[in-house]
Amino acid sequence: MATTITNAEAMAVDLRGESDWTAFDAPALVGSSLRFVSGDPQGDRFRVRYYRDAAQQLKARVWFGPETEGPPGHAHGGSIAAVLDEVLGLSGWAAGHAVVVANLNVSFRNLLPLQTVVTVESEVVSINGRKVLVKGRVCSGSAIYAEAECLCIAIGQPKTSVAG
Ligand SMILES: CCCCC/C=C\C/C=C\C/C=C\C/C=C\CCCC(=O)SCCNC(=O)CCNC(=O)[C@H](O)C(C)(C)COP(=O)(O)OP(=O)(O)OC[C@H]1O[C@@H](n2cnc3c(N)ncnc32)[C@H](O)[C@@H]1OP(=O)(O)O
Repeated sequence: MATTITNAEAMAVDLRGESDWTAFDAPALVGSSLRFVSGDPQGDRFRVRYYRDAAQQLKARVWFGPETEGPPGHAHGGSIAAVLDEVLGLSGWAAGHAVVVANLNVSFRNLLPLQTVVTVESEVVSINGRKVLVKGRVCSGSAIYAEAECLCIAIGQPKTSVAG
């Protein structure tokens, strides 16, 4: 009897990072609550792997699966915003600040084709009291799909471990 294989299962998804990136264990730092975006590594929505780059900034490789569809064949803007919300908020945590995202400003630059692996870059650009400003973008090679500015607000003491 033939076995049914879904498109996403059949799809080889390469989430490997660059040679000078190191794997980043998000649940070890913030717990296992981040299921909405990164909780289903074999699913048909997002597949996410986190890294730190050589400058210790948080990076993610993200596959936008068929279940993220918005415009035909392309990712829903809300799915891109959800990824940026998680990655940029987590970037604040990875920098040692226990934050929530207060404001997220996203510019969608180009339609993102489904079943594409992209890089989400993040950079903590300023810290002013409880305000942690993080910038980021969703890109692949020279293609930029979205850019974002994220105001995070510290809600408590940073966790002692900023696990790598
Ligand atoms: C007790 C509940 C704890 C809940 C969380 C607990 C644990 C978290 C654990 C793990 C988290 C794990 C991972 C996190 C990483 C990624 C997760 C994804 C990111 C998210 O998915 S996270 C969910 C979405 N996120 C929210 O659900 C936020 C809802 N919201 C609030 O919880 C409040 O709104 C808060 C705390 C943001 C501020 O409230 P607040 O009362 O503490 O502080 P206040 O309002 O005084 O603001 C202080 C200064 O920030 C300025 N400011 C505030 N908001 C601004 C805005 N929007 N634009 C411009 N400036 C703003 C003010 O203008 C003032 O500035 P100034 O000091 O200069 O006057």
